Amino acid sequence: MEKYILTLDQGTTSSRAILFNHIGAIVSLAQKEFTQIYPKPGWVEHDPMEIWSSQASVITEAVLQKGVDRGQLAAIGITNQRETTIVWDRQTGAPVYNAIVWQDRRTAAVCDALKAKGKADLIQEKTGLIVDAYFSGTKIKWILDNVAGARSKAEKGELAFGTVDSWLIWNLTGGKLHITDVTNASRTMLFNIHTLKWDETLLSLLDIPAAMLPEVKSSSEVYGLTSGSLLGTQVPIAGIAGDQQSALFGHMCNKPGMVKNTYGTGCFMLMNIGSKPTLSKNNLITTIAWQIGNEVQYALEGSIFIAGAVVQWLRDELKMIVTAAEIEKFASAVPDTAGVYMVPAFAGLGAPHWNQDARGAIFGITRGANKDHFCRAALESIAYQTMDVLTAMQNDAGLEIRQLRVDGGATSNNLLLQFQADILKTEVLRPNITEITAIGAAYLAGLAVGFWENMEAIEKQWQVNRSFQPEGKDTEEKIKGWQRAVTAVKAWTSLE
Ligand SMILES: Nc1ncnc2c1ncn2[C@@H]1O[C@H](COP(=O)(O)OP(=O)(O)O)[C@@H](O)[C@H]1O
Ligand SMILES: O=P(O)(O)OC[C@H](O)CO
Repeated sequence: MEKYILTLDQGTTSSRAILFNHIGAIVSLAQKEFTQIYPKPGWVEHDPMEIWSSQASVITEAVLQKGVDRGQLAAIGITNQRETTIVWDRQTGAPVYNAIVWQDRRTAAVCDALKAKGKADLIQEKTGLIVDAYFSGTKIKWILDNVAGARSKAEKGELAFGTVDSWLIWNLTGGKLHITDVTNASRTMLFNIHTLKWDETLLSLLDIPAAMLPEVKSSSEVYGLTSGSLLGTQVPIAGIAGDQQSALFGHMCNKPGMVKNTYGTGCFMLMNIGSKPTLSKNNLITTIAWQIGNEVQYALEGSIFIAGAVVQWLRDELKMIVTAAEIEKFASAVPDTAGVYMVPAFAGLGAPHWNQDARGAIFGITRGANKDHFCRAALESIAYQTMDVLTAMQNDAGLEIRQLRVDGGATSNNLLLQFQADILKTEVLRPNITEITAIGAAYLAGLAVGFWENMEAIEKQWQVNRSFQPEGKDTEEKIKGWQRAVTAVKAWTSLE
């Protein structure tokens, strides 16, 4: 009987379950969207029970309803939206508050206060991160400060904190395992990326009791077995990685200098920097790429908060398009944006600008500007933001990046990828594997249980689907226009 690895890919907007076979092909896939909750401007929440129920239902669909025998499951790999913060009661398993999502800005003032106290350097030295509401630490603090009784329960060890991986594993194992892996821990602003331990100084700075934290594991090992209640059998859980690190692994960017960019809701560019956690001098973050055995690999990361989400905004809020894919047709109907620039800073600006208070803007509108120009400007904004991050990364690494491996929902858009290659003057490679994030976690799990023998056995599976080469266009003036637009957004934010 052929064996498979099951990946659970719990993303910001949907939960997926995917079965991969030995040659890395998808045997079965199920996906379910779930509710986005926006209680106030700048706040984004998920219902943790819906995260779990949507994940459980796609597991059932991908395995049982597609006629796969449970005995064919060699292992489970988990990959997840990162930073999103869940606190639950250890006794009842009930969350004490909704999940506070990575995009949520409610703790911006706490971050400003940390910076005003001069803590930014200390935090960056220990965690590799730039102080921002993006990361979990201040979100945990918010729950402890705002949910009645939460702090005293947490101090007594009655509450558990976890990122989404921990929450899924807690539920998959019937509350037996409270764990996370180093990649997810490195997104909390509480984890020391040098010692690979929770950092007591940071815990006391944010007033977070250590008793609520999960045990931190490597990204590839057998952590334990599922309880059997969902699948009717016990399956080893053997791989965990935050979704962007999982994508870096899935792209097989396993040598220093290799870079990937994932174009989903946001854009996340990661460069493998090897075994030393070098800090960025250009406003990027240093994060753990993965740990296999005792070997830890690090990455530089630039996170862009709004990428494919700007396409969703044109579809859902402005009603300019009916489907996300349709944007390409309108954007291709014009040769350029006719001077229109869109800066989709809906949730502030992430790397390399890190402006928590920035908000979106559209510039350069003339009487002739139409939907086609708006569509094109939206797509170009994704590429320009990526360019800003890549430039910072090149400056940090002191090298020219010659190849960008890409994945994510928006990479089906050829116009976007061609424009990206043109403004970066860099080759952009789209692989044949469409579910790169999920396959990264499958590889991590499969390596742990011997489903794949070693890296060499999986390296060959990454093949190019299409290569986008720079067409030698002069893009200097266009880029200057983008830079003016970003400068204007920042200026608007700072004006009284
Ligand atoms: N053809 C397309 N052109 C541009 N953007 C697209 C296209 N298809 C999907 N998207 C965008 O890609 C995103 C979904 O990608 P996905 O990788 O599934 O994201 P996530 O994992 O963040 O939920 C959405 O924001 C959507 O607007
Ligand atoms: O769920 P995604 O793919 O949008 O990824 C979210 C990131 O992990 C946030 O850091």
